Amino acid sequence: MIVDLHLKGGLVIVVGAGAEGQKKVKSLLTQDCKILVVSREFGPRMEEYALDGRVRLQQSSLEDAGFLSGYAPRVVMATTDDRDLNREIVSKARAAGCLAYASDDPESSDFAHPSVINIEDTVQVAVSTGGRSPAMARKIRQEAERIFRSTIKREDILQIRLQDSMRGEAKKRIGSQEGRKKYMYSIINDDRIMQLIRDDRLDMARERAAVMLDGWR
Ligand SMILES: C[C@@]1(CC(=O)O)C2=NC(=C\c3[nH]c(c(CCC(=O)O)c3CC(=O)O)Cc3[nH]c(c(CC(=O)O)c3CCC(=O)O)/C=C3\N/C(=C\2)[C@@H](CCC(=O)O)[C@]3(C)CC(=O)O)/[C@H]1CCC(=O)O
Ligand SMILES: NC(=O)c1ccc[n+]([C@@H]2O[C@H](COP(=O)([O-])OP(=O)(O)OC[C@H]3O[C@@H](n4cnc5c(N)ncnc54)[C@H](O)[C@@H]3O)[C@@H](O)[C@H]2O)c1
Repeated sequence: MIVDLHLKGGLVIVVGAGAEGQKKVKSLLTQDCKILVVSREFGPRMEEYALDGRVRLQQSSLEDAGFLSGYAPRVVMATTDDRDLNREIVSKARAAGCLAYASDDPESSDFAHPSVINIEDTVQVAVSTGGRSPAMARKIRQEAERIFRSTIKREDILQIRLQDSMRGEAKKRIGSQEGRKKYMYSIINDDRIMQLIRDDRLDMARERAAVMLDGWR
């Protein structure tokens, strides 16, 4: 089952900073979380992320998973090339009540990573083969990427932002779910709003949506 994790500013620990660790950190950078990377060595990309304040690095050569006791993470990802160490990290993390993952062990992991198409950090499309063939997930993602990037237009991204900014207010002011649904679709189907979005006038589109909400009955 593919779900979208809400990390809510929580801590994610990535152990190992090789090719796999870097891949995991790169996808975490788009998420709302703090990132700590623990590893024997770090490459220049990771040092750069740390200089930018986007991740925290802890350099250590681990003997076991004991270091986890000092933290309260939501998610732990073990990406070292030491299978036993990865397993130990997974079992300790799980015993502490967080989600655990090992790059080399789908069986013992609580989740896997689908291949993701990310459009402006606003729409994400995931392709998963459930561990049957990561290489085919990548190939299908690359083929689908061309199609999705031409189907999902800039107007769609702006409409999503507009919907996002009006939903909270609509929830407060329109009593029924059916009414809120009608209102959200009326914004999508409004010709004037559509034109304002095409003209890149999101501010004016928002104003019109607010007027529509004021007069909603
Ligand atoms: C989609 C993607 C996302 C990402 O990594 O973020 C991803 N693997 C990708 C690429 C890739 N990975 C591997 C190859 C070489 C070909 C091959 O081995 O078949 C290639 C292809 C390449 O690199 O070109 C090797 C590999 N993969 C896993 C193991 C461990 C094992 O199977 O035991 C081994 C070592 C096996 C060994 O030791 O030989 C396991 C997993 N990899 C997954 C995801 C999860 C299942 C996803 C699914 O099936 O849909 C799962 C279960 C868990 C996880 O890691 O999340 C990313 C493409 C991103 C993109 O570009 O779009
Ligand atoms: N899930 C996937 O898609 C996928 C793809 C390729 C490989 N893998 C598996 O993931 C694992 C990692 O692969 P990689 O290419 O990133 O390896 P790598 O050798 O590039 O990186 C390993 C990292 O772990 C660190 N490390 C190792 N032992 C340590 C210890 N005791 N304490 C602290 N840090 C330690 C190293 O410093 C290095 O940064 C391998 O087991 C590989 O089989 C998974």
